Amino acid sequence: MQDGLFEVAAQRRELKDGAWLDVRTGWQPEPDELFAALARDVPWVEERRRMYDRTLPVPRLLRYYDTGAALPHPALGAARDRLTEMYWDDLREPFTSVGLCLYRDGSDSVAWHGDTIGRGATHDTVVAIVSLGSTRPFLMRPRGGGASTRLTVGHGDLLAMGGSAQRTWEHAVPKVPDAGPRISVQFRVAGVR
Ligand SMILES: O=C(O)CCC(=O)C(=O)O
Ligand SMILES: [Fe+2]
Repeated sequence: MQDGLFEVAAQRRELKDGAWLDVRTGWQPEPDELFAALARDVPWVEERRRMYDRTLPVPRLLRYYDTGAALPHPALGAARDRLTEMYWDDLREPFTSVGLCLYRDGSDSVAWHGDTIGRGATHDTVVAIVSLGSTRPFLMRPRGGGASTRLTVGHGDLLAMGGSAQRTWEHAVPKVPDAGPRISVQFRVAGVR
């Protein structure tokens, strides 16, 4: 597989307001083994979030590996380093943290949001996501209004959101009537979450 600069530029899709999107199907080597190992070995956490006067479970399981943390599978370190090389001209800094989400079935989801904790709120960045397991829709919409973009992310696919995407656009993984488990692996630079 080739991650040359020309290829990186050729695949990129410009979105409005300085955001871009880069999708590569089948990017992750040996996704079956990685999915099975992460599903089995990661100490998944069900977080709760306060909503008005109640606390409700967040509808997906999570685990976050901040900069410097030991990762649960060697393929994650390899993917992180490969992504750092691919997006070096955009970032000029390495991907450091790894966020994991497990969507147990179609009723797990994430609502519209941008990754705006930290520098993503004010600076261009790249958030690169490797999708494993069941295929799910991945939606993006401009914060200022306008047409949304519907993508489908499947087993082993890479989806990178770059430029201003975290502050000028939002993304979501909606509920679907029927889906098997999906794991999302998000790579971010230090200070972005
Ligand atoms: O499931 C995904 O790939 C998206 C996850 C996401 O947007 C997040 O955790 O910030
Ligand atoms: Fe996100």
